[in-house]
Amino acid sequence: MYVVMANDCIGEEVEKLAAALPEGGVLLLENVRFYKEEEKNDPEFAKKLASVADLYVNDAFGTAHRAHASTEGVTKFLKPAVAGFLMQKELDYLVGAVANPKKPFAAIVGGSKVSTKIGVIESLLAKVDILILGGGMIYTFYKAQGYAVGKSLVEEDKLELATSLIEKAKAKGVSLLLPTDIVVADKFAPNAESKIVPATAIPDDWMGLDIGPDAIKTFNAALDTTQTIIWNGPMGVFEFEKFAAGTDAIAKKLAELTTSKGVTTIIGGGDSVAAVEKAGLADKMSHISTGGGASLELLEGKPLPGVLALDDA
Ligand SMILES: Nc1ncnc2c1ncn2[C@@H]1O[C@H](COP(=O)(O)OP(=O)(O)OP(=O)(O)O)[C@@H](O)[C@H]1O
Ligand SMILES: O=C(O)[C@H](O)COP(=O)(O)O
Repeated sequence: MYVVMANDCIGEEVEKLAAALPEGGVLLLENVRFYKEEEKNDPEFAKKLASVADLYVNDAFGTAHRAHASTEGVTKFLKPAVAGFLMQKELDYLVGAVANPKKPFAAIVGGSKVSTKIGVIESLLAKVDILILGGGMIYTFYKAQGYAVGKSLVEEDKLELATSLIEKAKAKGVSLLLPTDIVVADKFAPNAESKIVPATAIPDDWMGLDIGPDAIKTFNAALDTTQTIIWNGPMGVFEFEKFAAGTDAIAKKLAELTTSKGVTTIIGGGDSVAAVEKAGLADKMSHISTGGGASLELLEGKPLPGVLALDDA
């Protein structure tokens, strides 16, 4: 196959290479973000990008939450503007599974802070039967319930929100599961001292960096009852081997449920995907999203500008 790369994404050289392209050839353009006009969604820049093409296929799901010149602006100058195969698969899973999931439907939400996941938790609360929480955000939930959390990560301004999410789950009949035990560390370091403690007894001067073995057992039992699972955000500081057990256990469980019971498993978010890949289990899941911010925004029910700009198929 004839593939050629240009040193720019607009301009004379690009125009020449495009004009000389043989049937079936590929012209790869330089990164559009070298131009500030890209992120500004400058119409003149979008027009220049469009000038060498006859139609537009967007397969960059990971940037579909951005209204940039190459994702949104360019669609005003090229018709048809359509979704590529990857974009279609992402939308089928992330929109399809959430809108019409096989039940019971569980969501596992982790990651560092509750503040970055409020939208996704609220939106999923309206749809799931089971909501499992892990990662750094759980300490805000514990503190809101009056537990001592030592030096764990807490967002003091989100305590009321945590209480209201617990109440919302109750009102909607969603089974909200918080870890019952925690792996605590004496410092935030890969070689920190660690021990397992009940979630209600985190000692002063220690911080929670992973979920404990009882929590893993409870979460696994809950997941065994499901048909669809969405996972966003690691259960602990998985970058440190010592605190990766919770995240690895969830990855293994999802892989097992997909292969042996045909459960639909969808992993979204950069870090959870990285954890699944690190565990070598990526090909066992039903769908691994290539979008971090884009998958979160979709799960929150927000329209993505890069998708809205495309023509109906
Ligand atoms: N108990 C904890 N204390 C502090 N940090 C934690 C804890 N548990 C998890 N983390 C950190 O949370 C980070 C991931 O959170 P984030 O919300 O970014 O996840 P994500 O949604 O999968 O990723 P992305 O935002 O890249 O799409 C990891 O770097 C992890 O180390
Ligand atoms: O647009 C971007 O910068 C990348 O696609 C990543 O976006 P995200 O960090 O919001 O996933």
